[in-house]
Order: sequence, then structure tokens, then C-alpha cells
Amino acid sequence: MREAHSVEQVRAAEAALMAVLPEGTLMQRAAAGLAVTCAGLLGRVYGSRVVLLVGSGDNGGDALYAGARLARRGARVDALLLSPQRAHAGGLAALRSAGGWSLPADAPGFPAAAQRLVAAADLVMDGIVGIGGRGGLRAPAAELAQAVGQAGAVVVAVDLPSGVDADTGAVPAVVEGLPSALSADVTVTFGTHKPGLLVDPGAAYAGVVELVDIGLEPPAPVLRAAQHADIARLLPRPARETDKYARGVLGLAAGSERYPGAAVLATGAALHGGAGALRYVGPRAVGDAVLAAHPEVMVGAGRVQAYAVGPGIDTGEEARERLAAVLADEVPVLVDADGLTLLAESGPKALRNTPGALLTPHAGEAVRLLAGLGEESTRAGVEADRIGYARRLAAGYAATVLLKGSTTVIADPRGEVWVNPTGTPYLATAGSGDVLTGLSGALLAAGLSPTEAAVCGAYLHGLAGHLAADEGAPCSASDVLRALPGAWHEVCGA
Ligand SMILES: NC(=O)C1=CN([C@@H]2O[C@H](COP(=O)(O)OP(=O)(O)OC[C@H]3O[C@@H](n4cnc5c(N)ncnc54)[C@H](OP(=O)(O)O)[C@@H]3O)[C@@H](O)[C@H]2O)[C@@H](O)CC1
Ligand SMILES: Nc1ncnc2c1ncn2[C@@H]1O[C@H](COP(=O)(O)OP(=O)(O)O)[C@@H](O)[C@H]1O
Ligand SMILES: [K+]
Repeated sequence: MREAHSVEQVRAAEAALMAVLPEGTLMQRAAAGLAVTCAGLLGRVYGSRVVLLVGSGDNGGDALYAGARLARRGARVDALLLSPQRAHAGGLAALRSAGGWSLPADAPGFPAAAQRLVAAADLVMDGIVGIGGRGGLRAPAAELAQAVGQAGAVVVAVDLPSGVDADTGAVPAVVEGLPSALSADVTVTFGTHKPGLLVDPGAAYAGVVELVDIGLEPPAPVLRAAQHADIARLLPRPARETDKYARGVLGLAAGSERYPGAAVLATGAALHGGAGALRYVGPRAVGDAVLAAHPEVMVGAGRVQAYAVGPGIDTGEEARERLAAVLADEVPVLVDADGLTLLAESGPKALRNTPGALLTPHAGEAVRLLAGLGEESTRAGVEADRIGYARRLAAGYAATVLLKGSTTVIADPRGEVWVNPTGTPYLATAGSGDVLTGLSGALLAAGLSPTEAAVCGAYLHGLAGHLAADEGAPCSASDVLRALPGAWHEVCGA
């Protein structure tokens, strides 16, 4: 499991460690790890050209000490000092005594000279700001970030890409055509991951993230990302003497005469979710379509261990009655799509008899659910702070919330948050959400908690998306559905 901690937690853990270690130890550990990664990326250090972008804090100090290590191994290292009066004094002295160069931003001709150095660099180290950053890049860093983006150098962010909000992954809007954050190929982060490295848009700026252990011992994380082994531990496997009812029965209320496909896709995915049986509840014509595609489905209401409701049910009176009937059953329930639009109308009170709920909105549906809590928001606002909004929704509806999108974030009502590390933009295809609903619903019926079902469902769905879009070919939701067994195999190593 990968864990991420907030800036506040990192600062506290850093202070506790600094109190018992000689001054400068942590920065030396950080710089040593950073230099090793950079040396690996350069291949041959001797004769290479390295440019350091150095801001006014310790993030710049890390870059300067790492640059000094590379200079000692024969690299030509130039430090561009963006706040010349406040550059880390010890780091600058170390770089100079190792034979490195520095160019202050207030020197005559700085912009042109800096751009020439960046254009000729093999590697650029971004030490402008780290966890002390606030807001996007300022001049002259923003101009340099643009030059870095156009150069051919490998870009290594120190701790996190400058301009990315460490706690949320938010990146401020572009100002006057200049980037507000630096885009890295590799981010070398210290002590623990920062949430902004794992959640878009920040994650997209971070590239490959490498963690350097500097001895920090932070408390429980604010964000978790599961890996194969975590998922394999949670997935249901049939006991030797089980039967189909003991494995769990899912009731699925999806599709309408207008949208029958949602029911066919969701039932298809549910059949690969580890439950023992599936009951389809809905209009007769849709039930016939479901049966034609999946003859193993039982059509009609009956006893179930969990319900999934919402994809393609529409939002009229009939749909409202279907949702009410499901919620009256007092079993765990997954609500998606049209079900969320209807739920937002009545607000959290509609879930009061539900023993456990999983809501799976995309950003647009999240806006509606927030309105149901009396909170105004926008789609772009939700996408810029996925963690914050997923948390607010989970607390407001007393439910687990799986917020879909380019990064999927899962928040539970106790405040725990997960980010899903699998997936591909090819999943942005009609019906792919219906597949996620069927799959996660079946996991819920098989006995996983709403949060476990969300974490495992999103993980397998993302992996199936990868398999379906193998070698970059566009895939349909039906392809994702067909790839689900492959995703289980990959996780369980079978
Ligand atoms: N924690 C740990 O365990 C360890 C941490 N370590 C390292 O320390 C780093 C944190 O260092 P830090 O606290 O000095 O802050 P840092 O990120 O360098 O930036 C603060 C400076 O930036 C400035 N500034 C702010 N926003 C800006 C903007 N948008 N654009 C431009 N400038 C901006 C701000 O100036 P001001 O806003 O006051 O003008 C302030 O002076 C951390 O990320 C890691 O690399 C490791 O060495 C070892 C272990
Ligand atoms: N850019 C993206 N990158 C990765 N996954 C994405 C992206 N956009 C959407 N997805 C995923 O695709 C699925 C789309 O679901 P949804 O929005 O409900 O679509 P639909 O209603 O068409 O089925 C979700 O699992 C979501 O997380
Ligand atoms: K940085």
C-alpha cells in the first residue's frame, strides 16, 4: 500500500526527527537520494549538463546539495537562483566548492542566459518550491518552466513539482499563457508521498514518483493507494463448501426502455464480481434483453444481500419508485448515475435506513449531490479538489463516495480517503461507469464493506481498462467487461 501524508503531518514528523538528529541530516539524506536518482537518469554523470532551478526555501537547498554531488562526479552544474538573496546558503557554498556555477535572476541578461542553459541541459532539477509552496509559479519561474517544457532535458521535481498543491493536487489556472506548474518526468519525494502526487491534476505533473526514505515516522496517512496484494487480500473467494446464496446475491435495478444497454452492461459486469447470483429488477422488456445476453440472471425481485441501483433508470416517477423500493429493503446499496440525480433531490435522509451505502458520482453528479447538501459547486471546482469534495460528500451523506474521473478518489464517512492507482483515459467511454457499478455492486453483495467494494471495484475496473485498451487501441465498455476476468487473474496471480 502506498500512503500519503499532509504537509502538516510531514512538518510535525520532520520536527520530531530533527529534534534528535544533528542539524542538516535530513536535507543531506534527501539530497543523497535525489542525486542517486538523477545519476541513474543521466547514465553517465561525467560530462553531463545539469541545471538547477533554485527557489528561496529548503526545496532549493535539496537541489543545491544534490547538484554539488553531481558536480563532484564531473557534471557541469548551473544553479539558476530565482531569489538570489534567499537561496540556501549552505547548499550554495557546497555547490560552489564542488565546482558548480550559479546565475542569479537579478544578473544582467538573466532570462536569455538561463534559457540557453536550459536548452542545452541533459537534466533539469526543479527545486523552486516544495511543501512550502503557495499558489502557482511566479515570474521568472513561470517563463523558465515554459522553456523547460520546450527543451529536451529530463525534468526531475524535488519533493513535488513546483506549483502543484501538495495537499490536494490542485494546479492554478494558466496565467498569460505561461504554465502555473512545472511538468516533471520524475518526482523524487522525501519521507512519504504527498496527496497531490497521487491525485490529478497534480499526479499528471509528477510523472513517475520515487520515494526516498529519510527516516520520517508520520502518523496514519490522509490518503492511501492500494496495490495488487492489498486487493488480493480483500477479494472474495468461494469457500470449499459454499453455495450460491452464501456467496451473496446482488439485486440490480438498472436500465429502462429508453436505456436498456445500461442494464445489460451492469449485469454482465456483476456476473464477474464474485457474488453467487444476480437478480435483475426492472421493466419486462429490459429484463428480456438482460436474459438474452446473460441467461444466468434471475429476473424479478427477491431476497438479496445488496442492491446496485441507478444506471440508465431515467429520472421520472417510475425511476423514483424503483429507487425508493430498493432503499426500503434495508440492505447495503450502491447508487449510481440517474439514481444519484434522484438521491440528490431528496438529500441524505433518503439513506437513513440503509446499513451501508456506496455512491459513485462523476464530477457532474457530485455537483448535484452537493446541491442536495445545500452546497453550491461547479464541475471544474470538484475536479480541482477531488479529495476535499469526496470527503465532504461522504460526511454529508454518511456514505462511502467513489468520485470517478481521471483519478478516482474514494472517501468513507470516517474521513479515510483512497486514490485508485489503476485506469486509463480509454475508460472515458459510454457505459464504462455501468460496468463499474455492476462489478462493485457484486463485491458489496459478496460481503465487502462499501469502502472495500469501492476500492476493489475501481482497481479491477482500471486494470480491465488497461487490458482492454492494450497497446493503445480504443476500447468499448463491453471490451472492459470482457477483460474483467483477466484483471482478477492479474491481481490474484492465478
Ligand atoms: N519536511 C521534511 O522532512 C524535509 C523537507 N525537505 C525539503 O524542504 C522543503 C520545504 O522547504 P521550505 O519549508 O523551506 O519550503 P519550500 O517548499 O522550499 O518553499 C518555501 C519558499 O518558497 C517561496 N514560495 C512559496 N510559494 C511560491 C511560489 N508559488 N512561487 C515562488 N516561490 C514561492 C516562499 O517564499 P515567500 O512566499 O515567503 O516569498 C518560501 O521562501 C520540502 O519540500 C523538501 O524539499 C528536505 O530538505 C528534508 C526533509
Ligand atoms: N480521463 C479518464 N482517465 C481515466 N479514467 C476515466 C477518465 N474519464 C473517465 N474515466 C473512468 O471511466 C468511467 C466513466 O464512468 P461514467 O462517467 O459513469 O460514464 P458512463 O455513464 O458513460 O458509463 C469511470 O470509472 C471513470 O473513473
Ligand atoms: K519542487
